Amino acid sequence: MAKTALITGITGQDGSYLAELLLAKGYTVWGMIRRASSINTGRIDGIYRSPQRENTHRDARLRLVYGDLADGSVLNRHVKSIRPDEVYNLGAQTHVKVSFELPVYTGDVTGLGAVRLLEALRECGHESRFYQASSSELFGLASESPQNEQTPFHPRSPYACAKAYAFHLTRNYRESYGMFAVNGIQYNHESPRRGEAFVTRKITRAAAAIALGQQETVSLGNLNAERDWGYAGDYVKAMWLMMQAERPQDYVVATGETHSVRDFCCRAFARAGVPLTWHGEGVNEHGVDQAGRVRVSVDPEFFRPVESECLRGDASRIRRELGWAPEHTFDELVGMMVDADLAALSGGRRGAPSAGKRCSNAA
Ligand SMILES: C[C@H]1O[C@H](OP(=O)(O)OP(=O)(O)OC[C@H]2O[C@@H](n3cnc4c(=O)[nH]c(N)nc43)[C@H](O)[C@@H]2O)[C@@H](O)[C@@H](O)C1=O
Repeated sequence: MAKTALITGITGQDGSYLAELLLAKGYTVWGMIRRASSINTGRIDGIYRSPQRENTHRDARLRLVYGDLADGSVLNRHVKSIRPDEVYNLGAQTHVKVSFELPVYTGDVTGLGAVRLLEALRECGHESRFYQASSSELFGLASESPQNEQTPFHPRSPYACAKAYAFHLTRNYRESYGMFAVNGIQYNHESPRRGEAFVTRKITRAAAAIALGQQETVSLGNLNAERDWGYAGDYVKAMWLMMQAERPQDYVVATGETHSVRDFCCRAFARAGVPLTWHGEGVNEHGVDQAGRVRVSVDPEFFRPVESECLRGDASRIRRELGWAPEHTFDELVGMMVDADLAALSGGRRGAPSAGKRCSNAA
């Protein structure tokens, strides 16, 4: 029998890749979307025809319903009527820096939202499996590197604190009520569908726009921060595998490789055909192109009150037990993001320059 899945956050990067994966596997997919004054289904338009856009292709097995993780009554209603076999809770206020400005809202949606959904499932009584999108941000000021499933949490932001609450409640529902409820502790995962407020997409978009003469420079925050960046399309496969496992378990999902924001810039700009040289230090640091024009500058506005400086995951448990491994390298990830932005900004008229130019450092 074909399975039914419910995805919160289906209009986000991960939601769109996961919906495609589940549809390809024969699932019926229900996606919960929030009501907004403008249409926000851009990432799933290829598989869903919104009522306002009659001419696009529609997969009849993908259905959208309005809902909000802040509203428990609507979650109860959807769970009762859909009776999903699998629930993927990807919805959240996901921006770490924004969470310092919206700590209560972030706690409500990102933390309590998960519990509202778990409660809806418990009350419904239907045996659904539950996936919680946990985050490497839980480790924050990590006591060891790389981090694994045993590494203690030290969350460094309201976002991470809310995710910690959701993590523990997911585990608690598993232990208290015997639910199949699992946490995927996912490290940063990116793609051409990543929102432009996240650093990777901000950089690739800017590199493409600068290469095409549409933008002069880009301002960034902490260039020294290091992240374990993978490809989102690989990470939704890990979500699905976790939900098919014999017993419910929490897993770290990561590449095991870190790069600094500065390194990401170097590779992205080189890929776009604008190799950078670095000058200065701290907020005076800047990257210049071959003609000496400043292309990357540092602006204190983009720093966070505290930072998770270096996060690197050890995904050996999921590799060993579920056979998951990332299928795309860091260079492939940067390449696909820059190429997609070059194509989008040039209306698809421009081929991507070859990768591999080295970045020089003149501090
Ligand atoms: C796993 C985790 O992954 C994501 O959280 P994030 O790591 O905060 O992602 P980001 O792309 O906003 O920042 C990455 C790093 O880059 C630094 N950085 C420098 N300059 C800028 C800058 O200009 N903008 C931004 N956004 N970051 C900057 C920034 O300080 C940080 O150190 C979310 O999906 C989250 O939901 C999640 O769970």
